[in-house]
Amino acid sequence: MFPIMVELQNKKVVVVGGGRVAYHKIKNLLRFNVHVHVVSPEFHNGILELANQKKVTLYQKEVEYEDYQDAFLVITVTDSRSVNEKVAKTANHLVVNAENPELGNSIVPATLMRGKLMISISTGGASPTLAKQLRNQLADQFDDSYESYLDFLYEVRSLVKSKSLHADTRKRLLQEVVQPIYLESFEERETFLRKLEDY
Ligand SMILES: C[C@@]1(CC(=O)O)C2=NC(=C\c3[nH]c(c(CCC(=O)O)c3CC(=O)O)Cc3[nH]c(c(CC(=O)O)c3CCC(=O)O)/C=C3\N/C(=C\2)[C@@H](CCC(=O)O)[C@]3(C)CC(=O)O)/[C@H]1CCC(=O)O
Ligand SMILES: NC(=O)c1ccc[n+]([C@@H]2O[C@H](COP(=O)([O-])OP(=O)(O)OC[C@H]3O[C@@H](n4cnc5c(N)ncnc54)[C@H](O)[C@@H]3O)[C@@H](O)[C@H]2O)c1
Repeated sequence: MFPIMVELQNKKVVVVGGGRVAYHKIKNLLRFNVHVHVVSPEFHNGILELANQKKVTLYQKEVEYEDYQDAFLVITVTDSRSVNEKVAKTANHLVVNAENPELGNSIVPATLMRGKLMISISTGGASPTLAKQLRNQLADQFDDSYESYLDFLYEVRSLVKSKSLHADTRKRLLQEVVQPIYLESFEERETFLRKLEDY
């Protein structure tokens, strides 16, 4: 599978099934400000609560092709293997089959977010538990300080791109800012930004 980060805002995302696992997948999608359409005869209480908060739209029914034919992403997570398989086989774009990854074309990795830094881990469905364990191990190494550090890196990159610098200078500056000192020290970041303004 080819790894890629996909923007889902303003895309139609449909979750088929409204149980415990659907609730977990929906909460993950909501972290990325995605509005989710959920199709299911019954809903987990957490999903009903999200609907009250207008974060998801519910369709209380058994799924039909029309519910997901124009969806950019479908996650099929019912407790019926045949329903999941039918949805996975007929979906037109991205589809996650939460029961059998081989029948979908996408999987949801375990993800660590530190602002603009995102580390996603997949085991290709071999062990979601290992993916989760590795993510939790990395959480200590990549602590909260990465959030402001990534904002700094973004600012540096934007400034460097806005100036007409020689390719070598540009490369040298972009390499310098990934030295550990800039992760550790706000003062060094400020000094670097001031220096950059003189270029
Ligand atoms: C990473 C994570 C992301 C997320 O969901 O956010 C994720 N599953 C997570 C947890 C988890 N899932 C399961 C358990 C119980 C232990 C176990 O069974 O191992 C635990 C552990 C727990 O909950 O602690 C059960 C399970 N999962 C799948 C099947 C079907 C099958 O085996 O094929 C079954 C058996 C169902 C059954 O038999 O009842 C399938 C998939 N699960 C995936 C993702 C995709 C592959 C990811 C990869 O390996 O690359 C894939 C293929 C499809 C998809 O859903 O995208 C999230 C943890 C991260 C987090 O917490 O952040
Ligand atoms: N990928 C993962 O991370 C993961 C983890 C655990 C389990 N699973 C799999 O996820 C599936 C669901 O597990 P669960 O614990 O949420 O089950 P659940 O029983 O809590 O929920 C199943 C939901 O499917 C709905 N449903 C049934 N028939 C439907 C239909 N025709 N159309 C639309 N919705 C329908 C039900 O109303 C219910 O809301 C299981 O197949 C399980 O093997 C996946």
